[in-house]
Amino acid sequence: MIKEKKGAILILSGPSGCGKSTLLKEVYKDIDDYYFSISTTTRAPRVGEVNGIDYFFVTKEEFEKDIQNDDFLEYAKVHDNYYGTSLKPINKALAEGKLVIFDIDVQGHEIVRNKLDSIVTSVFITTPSLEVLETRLNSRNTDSLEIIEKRIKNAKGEVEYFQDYDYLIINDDLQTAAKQLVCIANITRIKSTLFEKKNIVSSWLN
Ligand SMILES: Nc1nc2c(ncn2[C@@H]2O[C@H](COP(=O)(O)OP(=O)(O)O)[C@@H](O)[C@H]2O)c(=O)[nH]1
Ligand SMILES: Nc1ncnc2c1ncn2[C@@H]1O[C@H](COP(=O)(O)OP(=O)(O)O)[C@@H](O)[C@H]1O
Repeated sequence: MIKEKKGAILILSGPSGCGKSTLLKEVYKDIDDYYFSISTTTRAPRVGEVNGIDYFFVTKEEFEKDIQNDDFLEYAKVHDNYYGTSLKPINKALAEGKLVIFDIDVQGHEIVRNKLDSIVTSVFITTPSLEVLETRLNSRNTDSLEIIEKRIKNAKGEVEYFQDYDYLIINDDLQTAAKQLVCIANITRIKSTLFEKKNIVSSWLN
């Protein structure tokens, strides 16, 4: 039998409040054999967030020690806090042939793209307008006005990078956006075995 599962990476980026977490929750049931990369961050947990599920919440000193130890595949400062992806669990999931899903910012995308280009597929997610983004951040009710303002201020700078991504989803109607994300995840999977399949078919010609 041809092996249909090979480790691959799917990166989601987009301004805070565009709906990345909501979309992911919506599509997990439709994605086979995935591993969601849990990031490490120095930002404070929100009400309801659980250490080790939403993020690994650490102090700035702990994060900087991990940087010194070369523990991160990538890390960046986003909205004044550190966020990073630990390398070990990613390597394990890739070796197990999983689809590894990242929710990381545009800086992290650039780093992972440069390091692992051949197995990366990326999708930029945004809202139809900045006004919609602002409404979503306010209605999420998880952050102070000051924190929301910072996220809105940074949104345009993040959207500037949308051309660097393989796909673009405008998360207007949630179900439409979710269907598109499932399609992209499936294509990422199929693409990951293309090299091996080409070798099999090429051997016909030997
Ligand atoms: N570079 C990088 N960015 C991350 C990582 N984890 C989360 N982010 C990004 O950090 C930003 C802020 O995330 P968060 O504090 O959860 O706020 P939210 O986007 O408003 O829900 C988002 O753009 C995430 O995509 C990571 O490990 N590395
Ligand atoms: N398509 C959508 N239509 C309306 N509201 C949405 C949609 N997608 C997400 N939201 C809402 O927008 C807010 C921000 O979504 P969230 O998933 O936390 O964004 P992100 O993870 O990108 O920061 C949440 O309150 C969420 O319920």
